[in-house]
Amino acid sequence: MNANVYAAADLLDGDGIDTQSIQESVRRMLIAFGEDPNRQGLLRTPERVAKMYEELLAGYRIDPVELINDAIFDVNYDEMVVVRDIEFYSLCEHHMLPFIGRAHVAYIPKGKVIGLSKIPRVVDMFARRLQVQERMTRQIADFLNEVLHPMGVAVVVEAIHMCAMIRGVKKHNSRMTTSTMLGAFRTSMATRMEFLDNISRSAEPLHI
Ligand SMILES: Nc1nc2c(ncn2[C@@H]2O[C@H](COP(=O)(O)OP(=O)(O)OP(=O)(O)O)[C@@H](O)[C@H]2O)c(=O)[nH]1
Ligand SMILES: [Zn+2]
Repeated sequence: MNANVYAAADLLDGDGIDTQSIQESVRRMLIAFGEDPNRQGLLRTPERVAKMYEELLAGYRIDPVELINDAIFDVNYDEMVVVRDIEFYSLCEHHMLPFIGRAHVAYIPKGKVIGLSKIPRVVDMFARRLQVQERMTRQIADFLNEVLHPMGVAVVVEAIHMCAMIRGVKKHNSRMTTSTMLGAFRTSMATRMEFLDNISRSAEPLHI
């Protein structure tokens, strides 16, 4: 793993999550719920949950060099590139419940562009961790900034949080929007407005 090549990838050490400990913990949780962990439907639940977290938290240990796979091209293009409506699924670090939504990403190249499919892959790398939406937004922007050294990067994330929908305040329609603006998107109001105008024409309202 080239963990240190891109500091903004903020990877965790080690080969992966400890699935054995997760299985033991889930079994203990089932007992704590008052359930019988040996009944048929629950027998393999600890194993399923451990596998699920392995998938949902895979973003901590993705090799960013492999992710980009050399798909950075020297291109003489200095207008805004916008990739919008990138769906993502993450877990809030406070409750470990999903927050889901979409990210809109833009950058203005300075001699280098990145393969289109790599931007959703970068979003997934940061979504598949225990997160807060603000940090995830910032990490996507910082990472692209570090990889591309562009004129600017902008990221807007809109999401609905299960922890605010199915428990606690139980607000089903409220959604959260976060943004990070770097370089030209921060310094130039016109650039920022061009991006915000572009994403305001997004296809569908966010819903489940
Ligand atoms: N800023 C931010 N807050 C989040 C995010 N995900 C969850 N939260 C909030 O984290 C907070 C944790 O607050 P606590 O009071 O410690 O936890 P709680 O008792 O479960 O809070 P309630 O949800 O209000 O019942 C809650 O207000 C959540 O809505 C996120 O991505 N960003
Ligand atoms: Zn939460």
